[in-house]
Amino acid sequence: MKQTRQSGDQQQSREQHFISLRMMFKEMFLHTRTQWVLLMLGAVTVIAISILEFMIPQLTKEIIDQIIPEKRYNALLETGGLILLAALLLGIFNFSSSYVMTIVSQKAILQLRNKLHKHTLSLDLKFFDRNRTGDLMARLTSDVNQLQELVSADSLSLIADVITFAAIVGYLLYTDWQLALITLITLPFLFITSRYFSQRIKSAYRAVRHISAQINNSLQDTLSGIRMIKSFASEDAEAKQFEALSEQHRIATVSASRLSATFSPIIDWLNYVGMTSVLLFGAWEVMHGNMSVGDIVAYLAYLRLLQAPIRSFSRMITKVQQSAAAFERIQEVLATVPEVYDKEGAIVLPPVKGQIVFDDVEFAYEEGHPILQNFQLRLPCNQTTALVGSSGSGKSTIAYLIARLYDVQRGDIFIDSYPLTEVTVKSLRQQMGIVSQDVILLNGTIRENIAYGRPQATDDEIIAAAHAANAHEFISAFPMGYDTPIGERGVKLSGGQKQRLSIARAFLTNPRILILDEATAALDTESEQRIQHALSELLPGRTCLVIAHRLSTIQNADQIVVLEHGEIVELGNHENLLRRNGRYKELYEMQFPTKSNFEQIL
Ligand SMILES: Nc1ncnc2c1ncn2[C@@H]1O[C@H](COP(=O)(O)OP(=O)(O)OP(=O)(O)O)[C@@H](O)[C@H]1O
Repeated sequence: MKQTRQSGDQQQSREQHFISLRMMFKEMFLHTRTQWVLLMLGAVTVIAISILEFMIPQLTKEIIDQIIPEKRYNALLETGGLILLAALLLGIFNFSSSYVMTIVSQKAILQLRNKLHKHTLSLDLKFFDRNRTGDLMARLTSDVNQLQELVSADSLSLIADVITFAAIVGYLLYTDWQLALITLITLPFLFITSRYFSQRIKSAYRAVRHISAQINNSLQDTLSGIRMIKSFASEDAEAKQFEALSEQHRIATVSASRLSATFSPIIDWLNYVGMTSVLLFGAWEVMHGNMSVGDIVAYLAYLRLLQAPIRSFSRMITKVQQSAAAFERIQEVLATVPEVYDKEGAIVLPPVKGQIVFDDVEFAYEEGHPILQNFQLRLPCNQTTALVGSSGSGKSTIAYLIARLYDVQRGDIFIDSYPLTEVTVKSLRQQMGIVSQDVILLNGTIRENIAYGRPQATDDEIIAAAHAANAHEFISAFPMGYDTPIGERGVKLSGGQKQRLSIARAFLTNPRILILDEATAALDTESEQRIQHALSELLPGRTCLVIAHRLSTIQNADQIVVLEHGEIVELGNHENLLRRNGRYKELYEMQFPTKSNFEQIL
């Protein structure tokens, strides 16, 4: 019973394997078919190579069997010249086929990498929650490069090798069928050996790729978290973890290479078996006067040529297996359908007034663990709504849902009268600005960073935005002003300065809806005041959602929503809520203890 299930599983995995191989070739064909002229040119050159390779032993045979015994000096020079010419042409055609195939493969790889990159960007945050950055980077770089090997001069020369192989086998069968059969006797063994090794080589290389991706992840974590690592003095622990991964990588690579390395010598040995058999049989025939010495020289040359297709075939199997492992990882990303996407018939959101309504919304990051249920909330247009509540109560989730970084599972969110899911994601986000505490600055100048959301903005507009965000002063103090380059993640700027740049970004895009997520957390009082001032300029005339831990920053909000476990427990303005003596007051008193409750806390 167990055995039946196992063989059923094997059958299924074999079928899966063939499906993925078919898909891989189809995908590569898709990316190369537009270059059919070049492909044809490549094919013609490899056929020419086959013909030349077949001709050279024939010319050699002619010299030995005819020209030498008949002492035809002129013919000797002519035939020698022909061999040289054939060898020269061989070189030229080899160069052309490899150059042409590089052009074809590079174009195909470029298309595939761009397609994968574009698709990855189109995926929603749920996908990025599940997949690690380093792993995705490996798929976009080394996995794609691996596929390039498939469309190479080597692969095309496989066609030439097959043609040469067929021509030689035909010739051998024609001239001496017994000798031909002796040569071919090794082929079934070759086939069985290839089948045995191919699956094993593939899974060994899949393991290598998996560990490479883990190494990438680990590097990504360590390098981006270098400050934390240093502040906890955990360099040694990190190094140990990395060493363990490197060791796993070494073991996996050695075991994969051992398989490939065993495969080639077995093939070689089978070739030698074939060669010795042919040599012995040929010698016997020469001794009995049934064959000439020229024949045997030509046969030996052909035998060497017969090894080439077999060798290429074995190399190609390894290559195809490695590429199939890489393609499966690429395909996993390509086959992922984003959960947040533009529905068929989705409209471009016209300029909105900006009222947002959550109507009976249900949302879960993971099935069975709802964060919001039957959730109702209205964010009136041109007003500021603040969200407060304990950590994990769902504040950021609400902001993400408004920006459609995730889609709700039930109910609707409306912007004016438009359900968010009925409008295009791009047009929705174009009317939205997000300023969060985790400011992401890109490598580039200050100017480029401010203009990120509107690259076509003029210098005057950029400077005006920086003025409004209280950032112009510190930017002008840099010797290069707005052209000052910012290092990776803006390391040369303070937290407050980065924050003001992100506010300037928001000013420049002039969004109808503004989301501030903990925008002033973790700043000193002076920076906070500057930012508060900048925000007081930015907020009016827009629908704003402010997520704040510091209640001092939201006392002027039009409405304050107190959340606990994804439910609204209180709603009102600062004064109303304080009077209510409920959760808001509790939170408020924790942050601004009065004399009596300060004593209680103590
Ligand atoms: N990407 C995610 N995948 C799974 N669960 C998540 C994800 N993001 C948040 N959660 C969970 O959803 C709940 C609400 O999180 P959310 O970040 O919205 O809370 P919050 O009120 O903004 O918290 P904080 O004030 O600490 O930022 C938490 O229980 C959190 O663990």
